[in-house]
Amino acid sequence: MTTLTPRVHDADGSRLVAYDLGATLAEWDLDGEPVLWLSDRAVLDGSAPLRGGIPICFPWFAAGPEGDRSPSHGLVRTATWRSAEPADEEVWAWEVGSADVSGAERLTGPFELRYAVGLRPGREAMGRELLVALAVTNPADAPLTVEAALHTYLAVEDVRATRVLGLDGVEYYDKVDGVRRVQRGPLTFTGETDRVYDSGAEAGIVVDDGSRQLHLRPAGATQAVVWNPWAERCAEVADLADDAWQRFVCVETAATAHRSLTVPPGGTSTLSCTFAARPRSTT
Ligand SMILES: O=P(O)(O)OC[C@H]1O[C@@H](O)[C@H](O)[C@@H](O)[C@@H]1O
Repeated sequence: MTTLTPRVHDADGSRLVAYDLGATLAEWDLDGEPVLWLSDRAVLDGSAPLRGGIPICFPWFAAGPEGDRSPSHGLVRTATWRSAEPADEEVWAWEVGSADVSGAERLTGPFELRYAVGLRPGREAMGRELLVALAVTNPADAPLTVEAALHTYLAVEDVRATRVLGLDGVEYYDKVDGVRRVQRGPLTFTGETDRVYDSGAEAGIVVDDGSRQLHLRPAGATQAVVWNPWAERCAEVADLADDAWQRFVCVETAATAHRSLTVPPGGTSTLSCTFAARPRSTT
């Protein structure tokens, strides 16, 4: 059995840990406190995607637009990405292409991905801001339509006391009961939550757990997905401890289903998100 080798970056109060498997940023701690959440049962031998951090879903989300694709969340989450030269404020960058992933071209057509993780000075933020960006290039002469998501696990003190702001008035598809609804006011958590909001949320999303506010600024997305499995589903997932659902919420920068990403021939589309932790008093 192999053990994945972590990449570690420690500077200015930020500690980042990443793996080449899926180009997954697994941890971001700020002054010793986790901002991204990583399961203490995460599988670190390459046999499964990492449960936590920011796994990348591509070229489909969940079981895909028709519900018939596997593995869940696409082919690159378990591919080993190549390390690439970081630019500017980037700490790490990786690349992977359809030619590296068996079966990908037949399903979607050719693609080239570049993913980068960076840190930059935060404005009103505590410590640095984190920036992640997935660039999807279409090398072919026909449009490329794909699903993509930055499946972000955020650490919260208790999901039952957590509010997600910034989605008020946005229509969403509730995957738990298959009904479309409109969000009214802040999103709170009282049971299994699995929602695909039809907004790229460019104005920003705030995740407030009562003791800290995380500010997310997505760009290039068409949707935001919010997921928490709650107790019963959590107990069914091997790489989640039974009570793990209390300590994270996934808020994902996404483009799926009828709001998939279409990249023009020869073009590049980028899905990105900036994360900042702020003291509660500043907002
Ligand atoms: O277990 P996985 O493949 O990582 O997926 C976890 C969850 O990911 C979310 O993004 C989906 O909306 C959920 O439906 C899914 O259960």
